[in-house]
Amino acid sequence: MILPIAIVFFAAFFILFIQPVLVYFLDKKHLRKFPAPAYAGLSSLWRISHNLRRQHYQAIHNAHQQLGTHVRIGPNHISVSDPLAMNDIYGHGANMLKEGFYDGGAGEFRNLADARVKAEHQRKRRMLAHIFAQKTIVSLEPMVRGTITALVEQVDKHAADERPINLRRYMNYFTIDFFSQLVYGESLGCVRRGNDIVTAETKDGKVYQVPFIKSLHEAMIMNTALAIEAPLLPITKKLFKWHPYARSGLDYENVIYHKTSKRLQKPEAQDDIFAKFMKSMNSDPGMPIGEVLAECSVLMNGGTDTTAAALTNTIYLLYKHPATLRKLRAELGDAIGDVNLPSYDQVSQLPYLRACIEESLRLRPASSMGLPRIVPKGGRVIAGKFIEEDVTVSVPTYTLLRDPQAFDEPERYNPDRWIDGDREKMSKAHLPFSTGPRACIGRNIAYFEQLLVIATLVHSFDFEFESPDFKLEIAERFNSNPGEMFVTCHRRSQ
Ligand code: HEM
Repeated sequence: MILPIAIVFFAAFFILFIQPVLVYFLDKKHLRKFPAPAYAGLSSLWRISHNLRRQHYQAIHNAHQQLGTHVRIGPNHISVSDPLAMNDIYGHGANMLKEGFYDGGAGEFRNLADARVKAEHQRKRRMLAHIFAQKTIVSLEPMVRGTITALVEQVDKHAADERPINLRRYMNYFTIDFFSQLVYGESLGCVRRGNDIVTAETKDGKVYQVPFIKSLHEAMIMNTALAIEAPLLPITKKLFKWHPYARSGLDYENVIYHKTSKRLQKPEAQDDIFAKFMKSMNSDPGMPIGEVLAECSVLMNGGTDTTAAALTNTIYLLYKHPATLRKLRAELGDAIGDVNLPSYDQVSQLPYLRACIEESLRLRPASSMGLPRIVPKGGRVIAGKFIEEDVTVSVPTYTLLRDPQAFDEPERYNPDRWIDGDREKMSKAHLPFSTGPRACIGRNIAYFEQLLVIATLVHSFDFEFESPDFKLEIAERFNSNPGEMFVTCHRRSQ
């Protein structure tokens, strides 16, 4: 008994302490020439510890501010904070594949976001691309308006009862309801109930209730923290199976399983994304049910968490800046008059509304983390510096969106920069949805939701924070999630 324990201890000691030192000093990939904060060049624990504190983006940002554009943030990872690197790493011709990091949340079947093999990704992207094309999205207007109506009713109720409303939660309830309708043809009803408690179901038929947001967030912490040290995932995933956050991951998957099983019992034609999956399941070769579950899972995750953050951030910044709010209200007043629920046609071309949304995506990006890719054979020059093959590289989104060469006074909230600034210069760095073949597929839908929800709330309601010095937290898991945001609300007299 003592011998196996000793072997496990020695193996762990070697992996954690001896091997990183050997790799560091042998420096086969010539990475020691890149500056690194603290012990980041020796061990992934530097990034993991910042990730567990939910402030990974800030640590990377500070490192770039102190050390320059090319920074070693892990034993095999160079972060490059330069707009040129976006094309070098993520552009169509770059041919850099997603790194092992994306195995963190992957199950037996890959989804669109965690597929790492190019051909597999292209097949999936082709299947889903037309669903998220602008033309299709405009047809979703009745669905989104129904959910906005429910949201407005809730804000009115809170106003009538003089009860503060946690807008961060309601923005998330909104995106969950909208996306469950979009994917499964049926809302999860979170906005109307005022909570995110939904039904989950295990594969052996046990049905139970779970909080959607907590399950997803805890799963994201676990997956991201372990994925940072990707080569160890086959071991760490097993080691941490007992952890409550791993259980939360199962809860989230069981929510998807329940919705999927219910939807499969209604094979009659419905106008939802699932109908497209059913068609693929019935074709030859049929799409396996495991893959359907994986795609539903990523859509309910990517489609809800990021947009909820973007909506919350935009409202926060607007109500923190009364002059900007007044200017936006003037634009909305001219465009929609005394209409309570504007149409997409009325708001889609409003320049100041769009400017406020862009500025919020820039200053408080929902996705802040550098998205890791592998340098292909032969190595590559990235933003002017040669990096060897098989090194992981990324562009830190949070830092890129504050690039002082692209944005004047980058820390300042200034939507006007999108009206009278140098848009061409800014667009090279303003990439909150990434770029190239793996850029966000849901970008159009995210703008569509934001234009309608922000216009409606700003036009109809006054919100007041708990205190004038209220600051909205950012907690980065994989996405950067805003903290709770309680406000008192009143109908505006227009
Ligand atoms: C403000 C809202 C959003 C932001 C800031 C955002 C950001 C991003 C970013 C940065 C990526 C690249 C991820 C990577 O390379 O690992 C991405 C990919 C993706 N996003 Fe979004 N996203 C948003 C909304 C949405 C929505 C509404 C959906 C729903 C369909 C969605 C689904 C996806 C999917 C499936 C991918 C993977 C695409 C691929 O690899 O081909 N996102 N998103």
